[in-house]
Amino acid sequence: MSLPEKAFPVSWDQFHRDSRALAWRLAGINGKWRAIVCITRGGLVPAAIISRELGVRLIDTACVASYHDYTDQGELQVIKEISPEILADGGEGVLIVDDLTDTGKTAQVVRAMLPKAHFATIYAKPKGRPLVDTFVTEVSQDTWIYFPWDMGFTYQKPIADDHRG
Ligand SMILES: O=P(O)(O)OC[C@H]1O[C@H](OP(=O)(O)OP(=O)(O)O)[C@H](O)[C@@H]1O
Ligand code: HPA
Ligand SMILES: [Mg+2]
Repeated sequence: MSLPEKAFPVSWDQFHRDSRALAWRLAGINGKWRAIVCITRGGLVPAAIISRELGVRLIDTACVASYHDYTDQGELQVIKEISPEILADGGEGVLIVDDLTDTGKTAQVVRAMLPKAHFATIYAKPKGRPLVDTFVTEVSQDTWIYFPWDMGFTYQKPIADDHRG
């Protein structure tokens, strides 16, 4: 896969606000989530914010990896399974949290583990959207979302530099 055309950079501040916006929506759906399952590693950050907002203290991880080389998605590997206590009744009352859904492959695999759980992400692209129950912002499929934990400060060329004859 080549680099997507459009860039959507997200600051820590924006990510915190968007995670809180997701927490508001989730609080309206269920006042008492039984547990949160976060999909590592990207789900760790929103799960920390959402668990704080919703007062959920039972938190587990589903450890999967798919993008091995920046934007190239390889075979999806499950590195660590969800604990039996959470899997017990198909995940009734359980909230699954990830930072985004892109092709929906990760969501499909984790949903199959917890068919009754509620799947929430901060961002969603059109292909993954049908697999997510609640999200905050949709971006187009040809957009790459740049998360603050992957970024550093770099020099930016003035816009006019690319528009001179
Ligand atoms: O909808 P999909 O096409 O499956 O892509 C979405 C997944 O890809 C990224 O995780 P990644 O596997 O890169 O691992 P990371 O969270 O450890 O960065 C992201 O955090 C989602 O979990
Ligand atoms: O747009 C994205 N940004 C960061 N990580 C990702 N993993 C899949 N899609 C993306
Ligand atoms: Mg991930």
